[in-house]
Amino acid sequence: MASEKHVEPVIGVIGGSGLYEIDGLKDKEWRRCETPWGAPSDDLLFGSISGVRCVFLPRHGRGHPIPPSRLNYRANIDALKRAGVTDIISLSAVGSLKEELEPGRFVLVDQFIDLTQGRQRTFFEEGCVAHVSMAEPVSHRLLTTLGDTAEKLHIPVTRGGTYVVIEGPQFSTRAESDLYRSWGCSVIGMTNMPEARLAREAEMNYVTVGMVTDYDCWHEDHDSVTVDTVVTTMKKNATHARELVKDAIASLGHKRELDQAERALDNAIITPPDARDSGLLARLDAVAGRVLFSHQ
Ligand SMILES: CSC[C@H]1O[C@H](OP(=O)(O)O)[C@H](O)[C@@H]1O
Ligand SMILES: Nc1ncnc2[nH]cnc12
Repeated sequence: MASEKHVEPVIGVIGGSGLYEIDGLKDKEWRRCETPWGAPSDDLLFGSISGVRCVFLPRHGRGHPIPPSRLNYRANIDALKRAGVTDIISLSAVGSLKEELEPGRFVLVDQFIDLTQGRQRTFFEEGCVAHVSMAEPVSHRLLTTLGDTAEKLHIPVTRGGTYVVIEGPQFSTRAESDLYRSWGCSVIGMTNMPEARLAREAEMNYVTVGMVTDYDCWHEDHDSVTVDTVVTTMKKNATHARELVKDAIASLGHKRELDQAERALDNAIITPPDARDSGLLARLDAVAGRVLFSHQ
């Protein structure tokens, strides 16, 4: 939990396609979590690794019943916040938009281009308006730890890269794929927005491990992407992902000072207290309780 100055980290892991559980959790227990925004994708898996508390959520639910456009991103992030999570590691299957990012490589994403449409992308609706900064959407502290851990484990890793988030569920056309390449994007996926936005609004650190499964459809030497390709490579990536997460969590447990993202709401809420909607404020209890209901 965050106190005035220090944080006892709790690591949240969001498992993407092919990752419906993680390894090495002690005292593990699946627990249902209700939120004011509806139900998260699944129960949360609580436990600890090397004494560090952690919470796992399968993004699409166990069995993968929920498509990217229908995920309740707000409920997922709120549930993790309510569970005490301070730092989120987002594990995601991604397509590669660069020759040198081959399937099997892990890309530690540091920027996003959000092309999603019609998803609920904020907790701060009518009645309490907030504008947080998204200039640096990921935690460089988490990125560095994951990069160092991946190198130690001999997992091919690239630090930094832009993830273009498409609405899906269909994969891209070749013209779209070429366009994203011309923008300099590194990888493509369907889920990390609005997830990263909402994590920022909820004052949680966030980082994405983009696990390359395919070359999308631009690469003339590779067949166009199919679910089969993605799932086959994802299964191979999953072993690496489990090792990475287990070791990274062990390194992330020390008590530390608050990061900038954990103060994202300090100067973000523009609606003055007397104009705020009490119903919305009640729903913001977990996400914005630090600034709305206390003086930390
Ligand atoms: C099964 S391929 C497409 C699917 O995989 C990725 O999901 P996630 O980020 O949860 O691993 C991609 O964004 C699509 O949703
Ligand atoms: N090529 C691709 N496009 C979108 N999402 C993906 N997830 C994995 N590969 C993908």
